[in-house]
Amino acid sequence: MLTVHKLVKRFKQVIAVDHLDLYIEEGEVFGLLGPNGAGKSTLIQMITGLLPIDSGTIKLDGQSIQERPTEVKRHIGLVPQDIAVYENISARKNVEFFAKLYGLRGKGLKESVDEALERVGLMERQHHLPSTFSGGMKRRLNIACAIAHKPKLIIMDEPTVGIDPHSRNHILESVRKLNLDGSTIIYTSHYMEEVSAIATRIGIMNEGKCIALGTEAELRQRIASQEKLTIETEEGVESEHHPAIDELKKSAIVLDVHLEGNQLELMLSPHYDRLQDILFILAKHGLSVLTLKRETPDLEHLFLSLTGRQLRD
Ligand SMILES: Nc1ncnc2c1ncn2[C@@H]1O[C@H](COP(=O)(O)OP(=O)(O)OP(=O)(O)O)[C@@H](O)[C@H]1O
Repeated sequence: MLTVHKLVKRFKQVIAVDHLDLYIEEGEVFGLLGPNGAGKSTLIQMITGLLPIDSGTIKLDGQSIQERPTEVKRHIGLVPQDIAVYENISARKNVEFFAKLYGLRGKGLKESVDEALERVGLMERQHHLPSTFSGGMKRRLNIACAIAHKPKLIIMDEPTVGIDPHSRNHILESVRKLNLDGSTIIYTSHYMEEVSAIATRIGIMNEGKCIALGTEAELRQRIASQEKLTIETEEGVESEHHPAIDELKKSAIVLDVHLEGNQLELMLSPHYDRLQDILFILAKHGLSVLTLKRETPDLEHLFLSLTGRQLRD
C-alpha cells in the first residue's frame, strides 16, 4: 500500500531521514519505534505531504505524494503528535470541521461524524467544549478528527504521550478496532510495550534509518540466543569508565555492558554458563554483588544492542 524509496530529508547539517526504504502492506498495524530525534515525525510529515522531500519517493497505492498530493492526502488520516483541536467549539463541531475539509456533506457527514465520535468513546461528550476535556480526551478527539473521512491509511504520531492509563487503553483498543474494520495503521511510539501490544510488524528507526524490520517474533529471533545479566553491586558504579566495566567489555563472553542507574546490564554470548568469571572480574575491582538476575532480553535490548542507546532518554 505504501512504498517509501530512498527517502532523504536534511535540515542544514542534520540528516533527519537518511535514504530510508519502507513498505507497508494493506491491513497492517505497523509500529514505528525510535528514540527522540530518530526521524519518525519527519518521515510522517513527508508521507502526509506536510514537508517537502529532498530526494526519494513516497507512493500510496502506486500514486506519488509529490506528483498527486491532493489525491494521496485524501486517503490519509494524520493524528499529529501535538493536539490540534479547536478548544472553543464543541467536540462534534471539531470533527465536522475536519470531515468537511475532505468534502463530506449532509447525511454522509452526519454518519461519519457519529461513527468517529463513537469509535473514540466521546459520543456522550460530543456537545462539550474540548477546553473542558482531560488531555486524554483531547487526544481521542484528535483521533476522531483524523478518521472521520475514513482514510485507508491512518498515521498516529505518539498518540499516547502524557495521557492517563484509561485514555491510553482506549486509544490502543480503538487502533485494534480500526484495523479489524479494514484500516491500515502506522503507529509511532517510544514505548515498546504499546507497539508490542498492537503492531503486526515493527520497524525500528535510528538516526534517520530503519535499522530493524519484522514481526516481533522475527525481531526477537535476532536476540534469542543472547542472555541478559543484571547485577546490582553494593558499592555502586558511577560511570561507564569504571575499570570493571572496561575489563568486562574486553572479555570474550560479554557482548555488551551498560550502566543503568546503580545496576550493570551485561549481554552475554549464547550458552554462557560460567558466571564466576564475571564475579571474579567484579571482585578484582572491589565490587561486591548484592543481586543477580539472568533473563532473555526484550526488544528494548535489541535496540540497545543495535544502537548503544535506550529507546527513551
Ligand atoms: N524543522 C526542523 N528544523 C531543524 N531540524 C529539525 C526539524 N525537524 C526535525 N529536525 C531534526 O531532525 C531530526 C529528526 O527529528 P524528528 O522530530 O523527525 O525525530 P522523532 O523521531 O520524531 O523524535 P521524537 O520522538 O522526539 O518526536 C532531529 O535531529 C531533529 O532535531
